[in-house]
Amino acid sequence: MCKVIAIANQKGGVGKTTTAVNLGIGLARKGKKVLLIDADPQGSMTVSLGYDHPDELEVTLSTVMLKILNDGNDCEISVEEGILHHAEGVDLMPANLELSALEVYLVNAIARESILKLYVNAVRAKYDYIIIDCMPSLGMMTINALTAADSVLIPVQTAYLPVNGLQQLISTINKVKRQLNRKLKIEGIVMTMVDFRTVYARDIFEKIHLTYSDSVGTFETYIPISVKAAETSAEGKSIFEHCGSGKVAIAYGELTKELLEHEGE
Ligand SMILES: Nc1ncnc2c1ncn2[C@@H]1O[C@H](COP(=O)(O)OP(=O)(O)OP(=O)(O)O)[C@@H](O)[C@H]1O
Repeated sequence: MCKVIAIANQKGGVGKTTTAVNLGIGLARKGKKVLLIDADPQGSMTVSLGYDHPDELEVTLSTVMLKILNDGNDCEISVEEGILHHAEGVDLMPANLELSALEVYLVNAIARESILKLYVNAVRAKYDYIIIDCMPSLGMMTINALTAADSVLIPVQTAYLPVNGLQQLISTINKVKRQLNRKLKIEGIVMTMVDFRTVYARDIFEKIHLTYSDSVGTFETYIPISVKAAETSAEGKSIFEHCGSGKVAIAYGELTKELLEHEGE
């Protein structure tokens, strides 16, 4: 059975794309069939998988979502439509700037929160995992991702205390759960770009564990800060290919295992 995971945090630059890509490829390396969906008009996931000019792609997420918007339940989506196949064994539904226009268009649409879900439902039989990289906002695209997902994984950067932002995100998730997607769960918080050399980061790390490990859930695995990880986004490949023996590759390998343990694997 396919599991759909949204990687969400309305704060920008906290490691959503890096986590989505490396968790997705981590799962593919464990033999899982994985689809990555870029739900961010910046197209960061598309670029970080080596598609350097997302604006030149003919079919992207906005194309298929627009088709669904126009044709409703009668819409026939081919499972292969717009899908790119990455050398490291994952599929990608890319995104580009057109997704911004689509988000504006969504605001007045019927069943506007469920358009991405209709797409996900059309393709999910083919995959074990679908991972959605959300944009840094709590707007209509993120609500669509939360409505389509089975769970949300929340990357949090330990460089500042994110209490207000996290509370807002958790309350949005709870609202979606009550009104649009009763089965939605929080997979857990993953701390990213952790730099234990600073007292500040150690302090935030402990506070997040204390505040959220019982209520929301925190992953035991954390992702350390590393120049190698920062370099990977320009390489078009995963951290496993770029620096397989490094601490960030090891951490994403552990995160993948921890996620699989959530499924009892
Ligand atoms: N473990 C890490 N160590 C060092 N740099 C990292 C690490 N993880 C991610 N980065 C870098 O931090 C920046 C932000 O990461 P990323 O793009 O994954 O965040 P994001 O939350 O998806 O951003 P946005 O909100 O803009 O979509 C990128 O330049 C990325 O290469």
